[in-house]
Amino acid sequence: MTTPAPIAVALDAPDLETAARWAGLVTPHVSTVKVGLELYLRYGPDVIASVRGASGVQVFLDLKLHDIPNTVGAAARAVARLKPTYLTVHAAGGPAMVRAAVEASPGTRIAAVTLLTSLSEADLREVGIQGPPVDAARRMAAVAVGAGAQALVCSPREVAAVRAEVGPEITLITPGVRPAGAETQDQARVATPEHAVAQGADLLVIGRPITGAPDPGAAAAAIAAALRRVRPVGTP
Ligand SMILES: O=C(O)c1cc(=O)[nH]c(=O)n1[C@@H]1O[C@H](COP(=O)(O)O)[C@@H](O)[C@H]1O
Repeated sequence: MTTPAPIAVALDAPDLETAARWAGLVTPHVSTVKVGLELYLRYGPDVIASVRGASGVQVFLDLKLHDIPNTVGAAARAVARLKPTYLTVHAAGGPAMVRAAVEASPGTRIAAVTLLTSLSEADLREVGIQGPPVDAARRMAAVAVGAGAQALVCSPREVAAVRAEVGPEITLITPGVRPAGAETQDQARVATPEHAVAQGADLLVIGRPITGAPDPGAAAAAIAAALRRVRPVGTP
């Protein structure tokens, strides 16, 4: 039995049956499944146990909390009992907000989103983030880790710079991952799975390239096999 690949499959599904079917197909090949806003807002907290199922796969709860510290602390406390491995917040909420989430959920790794991978350089300028995205990603990373975040979400194009900023102990999670030749859809700052790992990502978030495939299990297995052939930067 090979070690599950460091992939979190995004279960962005319209219903629980589809999400559970996808989870069953991909679980032998990947370490994690991710529950996002669509499933959580439709089904609520019970969806976590449904997708965790018998496999015991790690569950990543992606709610991207972004509010005043008091509200985010209370929200993180509300979901702490579900024991997700990861819970996302937006680094842009500031250090006090990130710290409120960290303190409210000691058993969960708070993953701070630096800059959404769907934002192009032009989009970032339009919303007031001047300069190269990598500089803003590094700033967001430093703020979030300074406030206690144990993980960061960033583009695979910025992951090496973020690693240089925060060091080896922080889990770096990269969505915006597309196998060579795959459609980018609404993603903007993307890279291949191999590049993301070679650049130092610890966990790849992949949704439609796997869940949109005719056979999601085979798609997950193929990417997992490709990753076993990659050496991250700096490894002998
Ligand atoms: O926090 C996330 O997981 C996230 C952050 C980010 O910057 N970009 C991003 O795409 N995501 C999530 O990663 C997944 C990407 O899905 P695909 O584009 O289908 O691979 C979605 O569930 C997004 O919500």
